[in-house]
Amino acid sequence: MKIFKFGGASVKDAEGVKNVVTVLNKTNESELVVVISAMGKMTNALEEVVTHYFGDASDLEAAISNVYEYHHNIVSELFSQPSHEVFSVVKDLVSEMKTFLKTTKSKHHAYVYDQVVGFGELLSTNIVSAYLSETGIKNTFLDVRTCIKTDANYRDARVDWETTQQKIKEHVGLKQITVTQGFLGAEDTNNFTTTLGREGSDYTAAIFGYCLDAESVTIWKDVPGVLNADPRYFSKTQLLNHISYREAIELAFYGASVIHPKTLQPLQRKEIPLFVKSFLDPLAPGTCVGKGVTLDPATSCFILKKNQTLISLSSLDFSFMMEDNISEVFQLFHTFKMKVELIQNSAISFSVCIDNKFNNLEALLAKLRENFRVQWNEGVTIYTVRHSKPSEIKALTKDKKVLLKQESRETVQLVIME
Ligand SMILES: Nc1ncnc2c1ncn2[C@@H]1O[C@H](COP(=O)(O)OP(=O)(O)O)[C@@H](O)[C@H]1O
Ligand SMILES: N[C@@H](CC(=O)OP(=O)(O)O)C(=O)O
Repeated sequence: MKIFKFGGASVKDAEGVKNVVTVLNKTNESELVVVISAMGKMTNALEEVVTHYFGDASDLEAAISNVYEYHHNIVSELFSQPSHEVFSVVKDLVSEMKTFLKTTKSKHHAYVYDQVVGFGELLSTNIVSAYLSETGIKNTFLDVRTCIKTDANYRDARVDWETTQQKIKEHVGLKQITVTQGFLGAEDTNNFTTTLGREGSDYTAAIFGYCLDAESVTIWKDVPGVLNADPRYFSKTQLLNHISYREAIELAFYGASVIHPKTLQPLQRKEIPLFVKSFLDPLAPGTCVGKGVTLDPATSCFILKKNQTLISLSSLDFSFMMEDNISEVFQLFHTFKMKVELIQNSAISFSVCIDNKFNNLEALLAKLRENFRVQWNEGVTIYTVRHSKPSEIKALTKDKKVLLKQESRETVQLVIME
C-alpha cells in the first residue's frame, strides 16, 4: 500500500486533474490511497465566504458563486456530457453549504469556519474521483470524516489516533485505489467537520501512511522535490536528494512550507519514507525523507517566514524579566493563539517573534501594555539558515536591517525588516 497526496496546486484546473491521471498511469500503483486538497486557492475563497457570513452579508452570495463557478468551470472542461452526475454533485454540495449558512445560528467562528471550508476538499475529491472513473481508473470514494476522528478544537483539531487507526483499517480496502480528502476530520460526539490546520493535507497523508503501515508516502508538488531554499525568494536553488527525518522535521518546523511540520513525526515513528516529487515529472526521483544521512548533498538550507511580528517587552519599573512575568506573557500568547517562532531575553527585556495567524495582535498588545513597556514591529521576516557558512550570512544581510540575530551549532536565525 502506498499513499499519494495531491495538493491544491496540482488540481488547480482541468489540466491539473488530467495530469493526476497521467501520474497514476505512469506510476501504475493498484494499492493506493489518494489524498486530495481543495482545488487551487479554494480554501482561501471559502475563508472569504466565512468572513462575509460574519461580516458584510451583502457580498456573501457573490463569494459563494465564486466557489461554485470555479468548480463548475473545471467540471465543464473535464466532462463533455452535461448530464453527467458530477454536475449535480457539485451543485448539491454548494447548496448544502448555503443551507448550512442560512440555518445555522452559531456565533462560534472556528466551528462555522470548519463546516464551510471543508467543502473545498469535498468538492475536489468528488470531481477527481468521478474523473478517474471516467478515464477508466477504478476507485473508491471515501469520506475521510468516517475515519479521521478528532477533538473539537476547530481549525487545529487533534487526532484521536486510536479510533482513527481502527476506523481507517475498517474502511480502507487494501487492494484498490481509494480517493479521499486531505485536511478534514470529524469530531466524535456530533460528527461535525473539523480541520487539521491550514495546509494540513500532507499530515492527512501521513496519518493514512501510519495507520496502514504504508510502504511509502508521496506528496506531488510543482517543484522537483525539496530544494535547499524557497524558490519563490531565491533564484539559485539545489535539489536535496535525501534528508533524514530529523533534518526534515527541523526544516519544516522553521517554515520550509513544502512539507507541513506535523507530517514527519508519524512517518518517522514507523520509518516510512516520504517522497516529495514533481507532478510534472512523475518518474524522476525527487527527494526522499527517511533513514540515513542528514542531507545529500550536504549544503546550506535557507528558509523564510514572512509577515511575522517582533515584540520587545520590558518591565515598567526596570525590574528583571523573570520566570513569573515571562510565564504570564506566554499565557497571553496561548490565549490569543499566537505562535511563538523565536525568543530572546536579557536582564530587563524579553523579545519574541510571533505569527499573528488569527489577527489577534491589537487585543494582545492592549493586554501586554497593562503590565509591560511594549515595542513592536509588524511585517518582519525570519530567515533561518541551517548549516551555513559565515560568508552566506554576510551576503544575506547585506543592505538589510537586522533586528535580532540568534546562532546555535547548526542554525542561524535573523529577524529582518525588509
Ligand atoms: N525548500 C523548498 N523546496 C521546494 N519548494 C518550496 C520550498 N520552500 C517553499 N517552497 C514552495 O512550496 C511550494 C509547494 O507547496 P504548496 O504550494 O503548499 O503545494 P501544495 O498546494 O501542492 O501542497 C512550491 O511551489 C514552492 O514555491
Ligand atoms: N486546502 C487546505 C489544506 C491543504 O493542505 O492544502 P494544500 O495541499 O494545497 O497546501 C489549505 O489550503 O490549507
